[in-house]
Amino acid sequence: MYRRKSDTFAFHYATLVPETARVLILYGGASAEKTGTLAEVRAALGSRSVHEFGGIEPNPSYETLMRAVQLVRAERLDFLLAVGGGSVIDGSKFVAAAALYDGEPWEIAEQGGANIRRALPIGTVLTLPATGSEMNNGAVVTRKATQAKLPFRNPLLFPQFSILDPSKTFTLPTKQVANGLVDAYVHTIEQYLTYPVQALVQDRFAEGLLQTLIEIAPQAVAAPDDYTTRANLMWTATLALNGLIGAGVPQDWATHMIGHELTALYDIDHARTLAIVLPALLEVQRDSKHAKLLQYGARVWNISTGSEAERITAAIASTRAFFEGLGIPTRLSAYELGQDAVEAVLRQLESHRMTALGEHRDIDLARSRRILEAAL
Ligand SMILES: NC(=O)c1ccc[n+]([C@@H]2O[C@H](COP(=O)([O-])OP(=O)(O)OC[C@H]3O[C@@H](n4cnc5c(N)ncnc54)[C@H](O)[C@@H]3O)[C@@H](O)[C@H]2O)c1
Repeated sequence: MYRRKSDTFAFHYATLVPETARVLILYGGASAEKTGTLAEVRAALGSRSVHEFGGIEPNPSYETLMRAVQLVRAERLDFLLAVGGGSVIDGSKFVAAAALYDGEPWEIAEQGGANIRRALPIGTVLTLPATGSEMNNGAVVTRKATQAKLPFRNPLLFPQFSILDPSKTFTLPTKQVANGLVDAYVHTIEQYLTYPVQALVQDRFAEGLLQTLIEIAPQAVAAPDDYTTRANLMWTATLALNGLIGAGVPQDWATHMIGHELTALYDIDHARTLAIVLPALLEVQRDSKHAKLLQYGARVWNISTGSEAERITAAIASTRAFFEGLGIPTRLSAYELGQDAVEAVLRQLESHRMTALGEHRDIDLARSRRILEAAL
């Protein structure tokens, strides 16, 4: 795993993409070109027929992705190679399904991916450790016209392969590294911090991922070219959302659903919305998450003194302090958002039928209101 970059990667590309493939390379902004990653990918694809589609924005939009769908259809392309972070990989998953979909492709997002019958194969070259999209079958797309950010998933959307080269992360701005740490942390929490079901291994794996993120965070942010730290970050982020820790256990995901509305309405980075919502959600849900909050406090933060209520309060405070210590604010007010934003998010949640969220489906609009108001 910690082997340094070598021509092993070129060898992988050459064998993983079929010789006869008609390939579309999808990427985001200028960084993939500037860092030389695109040049490497082009070289590795050799004499294959290759087209390119750049400009996939953070929080990829339906409007942009439909232009890629047109290109795929017009040129009869049959293999998608995503080069980038979660946005490019998610966007490529949408294109993979939309290109072969009979009907209006936005229905894919509206129906959460249940209506996907066919999809083009995807490979990925990951440049940003955060989302786990490189090893899962989910994606999130935004329709700018209606400010709707919706998730979808389908087994046909698992990448065929993903190249994880930690040195590709050396060029990331500090802010994106901090975002990645928080994103992976909250993915783990969504699948762990619910209620006990005697899933001993999933719990220990999840606690190991959380402890690793806490341990490596300072160095991951301070030392961009520390290969070992970036390798650990990349692997942790992948394992946080590849199905391993979530197998057979209750899952929450309310923080994500509320966070998606904040991104769609106010263009706040995905991970930053999670840092706003999670501490407030844990406070509002502290009774139903009581046992797991105590376990989380004890095992992840070594909190062992005080009453149960005090230990839970300390566990939530430690979580908030971890995010704030990474330079990521945990309150809506840090983005100059107030009660108007609470009302706007609630309206969007209602229109997207997000009215029974959480592991107990007990986060209705009234409870989402309490969470958002606790995050002001
Ligand atoms: N599919 C999933 O399971 C899943 C899970 C969580 C989040 N998401 C979604 O993923 C998206 C966020 O993805 P992300 O956090 O990976 O960020 P991102 O892909 O949006 O990228 C953020 C920024 O970093 C830049 N960048 C990427 N790699 C770089 C590099 N090596 N050097 C310099 N700059 C680089 C990009 O150009 C972009 O401007 C959101 O839409 C979110 O909802 C998906």
